[in-house]
Amino acid sequence: MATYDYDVLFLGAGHGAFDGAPILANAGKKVAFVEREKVGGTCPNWGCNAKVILENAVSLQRELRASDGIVAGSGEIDWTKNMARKKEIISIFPNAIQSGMEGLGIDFIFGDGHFADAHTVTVGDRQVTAENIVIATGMHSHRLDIPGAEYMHDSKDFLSLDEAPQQMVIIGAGYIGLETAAMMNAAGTDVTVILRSDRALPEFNQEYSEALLASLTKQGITFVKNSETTAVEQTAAGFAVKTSTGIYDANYVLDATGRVVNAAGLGLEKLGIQFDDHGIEVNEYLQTAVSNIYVTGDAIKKSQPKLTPTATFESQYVAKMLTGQETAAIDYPAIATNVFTSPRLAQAGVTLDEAAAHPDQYDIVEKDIMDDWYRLVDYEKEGKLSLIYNKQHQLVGAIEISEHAEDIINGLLPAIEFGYTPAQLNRLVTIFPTIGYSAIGDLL
Ligand SMILES: Cc1cc2nc3c(=O)[nH]c(=O)nc-3n(C[C@H](O)[C@H](O)[C@H](O)COP(=O)(O)OP(=O)(O)OC[C@H]3O[C@@H](n4cnc5c(N)ncnc54)[C@H](O)[C@@H]3O)c2cc1C
Ligand SMILES: NC(=O)c1ccc[n+]([C@@H]2O[C@H](COP(=O)([O-])OP(=O)(O)OC[C@H]3O[C@@H](n4cnc5c(N)ncnc54)[C@H](O)[C@@H]3O)[C@@H](O)[C@H]2O)c1
Repeated sequence: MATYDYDVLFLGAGHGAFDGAPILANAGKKVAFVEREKVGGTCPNWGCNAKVILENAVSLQRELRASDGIVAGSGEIDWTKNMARKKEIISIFPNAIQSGMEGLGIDFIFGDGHFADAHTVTVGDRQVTAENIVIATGMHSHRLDIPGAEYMHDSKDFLSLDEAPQQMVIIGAGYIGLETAAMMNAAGTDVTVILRSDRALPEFNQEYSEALLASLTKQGITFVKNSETTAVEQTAAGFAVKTSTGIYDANYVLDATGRVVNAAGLGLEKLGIQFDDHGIEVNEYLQTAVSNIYVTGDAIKKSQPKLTPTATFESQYVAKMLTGQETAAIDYPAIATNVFTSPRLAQAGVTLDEAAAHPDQYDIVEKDIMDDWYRLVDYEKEGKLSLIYNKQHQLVGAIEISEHAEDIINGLLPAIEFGYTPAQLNRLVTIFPTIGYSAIGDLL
């Protein structure tokens, strides 16, 4: 029987890898990560954690300003201090993750990895062999191929930006485009967002995404729809972003046109593993066409949202498969997702569009959340919630726009995932008065 250096080798050390690795190590497997950049990957270093620290100042500002002078002050954000705080908080992650893993006996090999064969990864001048290899290489920012592309920044650059620019143009109105627009508008930057089509956030129901754009517009952000960006030119004052609908000036231009999977250059072609910019193809066991090579996290070609908790779920699933604790095909639960703007837009389970398309299977209940007394306590001024029930009157999906949408959707998630009946919901005696009470109360 062949002997290998490791039982399981992860390519990448993000959530798609390090959340499952302890299960393997605790089961006695010899495990290693190959990482070419920072331990922890995108989420702690250049994604969720980094972003949400910066965004916290926006939430504070919103509450202060919504209080109509009860809490005095202008709520001005010092972006430079905000960024310094972010850097300080996230700086601990790579070492903390690495030492936690090493404490379990897991090795780190630093460098760019690619396949030599189905059991061998080349890292620099080293060949590392493993019985099973998990590709957890994540994604990188898509960059527009237009003249002046070198003047644009991506989300990784932005999340280290020390000074708030006076004028910012953002190309793309997905999660990153809108979250950045909301943050910089709150920090005093004049923000213009260029949309290629007439809609933002296609994963969400359009009435809700339009409500978000309307709210952000009221706050001062300019949205330019149906506009193709053609070039960026340097000017005396900064940059001119040329589009099919006009020229927009900026001191900082963010390319937020999506993300591309890190698959090219891994040597997958010679192994017969299919991939494109959206991901690497896997079966329902997250196995590629080569049975000992798996994929987890953002690198998978999938319909589920590419989020950290999804990567964690997949990483732990593969680890359980490789230790014999799991043998069934992956069964994804309801996945909650939230756009961290002010207001938030969040959803989980069956979508509103899916429910509307299948009235024989679902009922939609619209809620005016401003009917809820606690929302007034919290200085909420606008918001909307749609609940989706199956014909057995079990909750199967929800979408909300409000300042607390992420907490409401998180609160509803157990009911959505486990299909609680009204009788079961009636047994939930939550803490009053809280937003959690409002979440469950909304169902009854
Ligand atoms: C700006 C931003 C904000 C986000 N906000 C949120 C949020 O609020 N909530 C949320 O749930 N999700 C958020 N996400 C998404 C989340 O970050 C990803 O879903 C998550 O990081 C995926 O984990 P992963 O392990 O699959 O990939 P990654 O975290 O990207 O890790 C992949 C790792 O592989 C390494 N690697 C790649 N190729 C190689 C190679 N050939 N050899 C060696 N190493 C390699 C990379 O260096 C990287 O460290 C955000 C993403 C971005 C960009
Ligand atoms: N809050 C969160 O959970 C969160 C935050 C950030 C990122 N993420 C994850 O990262 C992924 C990537 O985020 P993203 O914002 O980069 O991608 P995205 O797919 O959400 O948005 C990209 C946007 O760019 C637009 N676009 C593409 N080409 C364009 C062009 N030529 N001109 C103008 N617009 C163009 C697309 O239409 C789309 O609206 C998300 O899908 C999500 O999985 C999650």
